[in-house]
Amino acid sequence: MNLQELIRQTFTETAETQRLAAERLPDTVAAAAGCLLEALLGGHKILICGNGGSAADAQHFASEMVNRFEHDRPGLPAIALTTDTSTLTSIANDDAFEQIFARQVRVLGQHGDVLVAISTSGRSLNILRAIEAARERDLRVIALTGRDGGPLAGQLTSRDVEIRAPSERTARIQETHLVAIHALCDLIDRQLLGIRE
Ligand SMILES: O=C(CO)[C@@H](O)[C@H](O)[C@H](O)[C@H](O)COP(=O)(O)O
Ligand SMILES: [Zn+2]
Repeated sequence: MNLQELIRQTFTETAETQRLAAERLPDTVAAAAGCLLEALLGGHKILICGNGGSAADAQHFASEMVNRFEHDRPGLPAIALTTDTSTLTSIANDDAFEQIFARQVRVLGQHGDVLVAISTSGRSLNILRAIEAARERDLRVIALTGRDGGPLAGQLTSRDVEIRAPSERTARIQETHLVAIHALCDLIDRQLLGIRE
């Protein structure tokens, strides 16, 4: 396959994944927005975690909450658990890498908060441990997953929401997660600012 054809295929595959997501995900994304709004309006906060590209997504989402998405509005409390290298390295060094998010959830998480857990495979141990910690602290979980949801999907209860990207490929799943995050930001802005159109 020539270079141009390979690139065309990447764009086409992305478009097809997004088309499937548009068909399958509106209900769960709306449920996740409702869960986030309920927490935020109740004075609670959002904790977000993920590895690699999903760590970048966690930070991207937190910045759009704390600062802004498309409209000026009061900042919303959200913390990406991926950013404090002193905390992350000391937990990994003194305890275990799989505890890097769980410990932060146990310390920072309070009843009523929401954990947004992002994993394309649903298999990353530090994400699975973070969800266990969320359970202990009585946080609801919004999981952004892909493939078959992995063991992560089995950890969720009826109070949680899973947004599962309809793809087997990490890159396509991550792209879908970013669209879902932007849809959540849009829904939150509209609800808080009373935007109807
Ligand atoms: O961004 C990418 C691939 O697109 C990678 O950095 C990827 O995020 C990393 O391999 C992660 O460790 C994968 O973790 P997960 O999504 O399976 O939980
Ligand atoms: Zn964005």
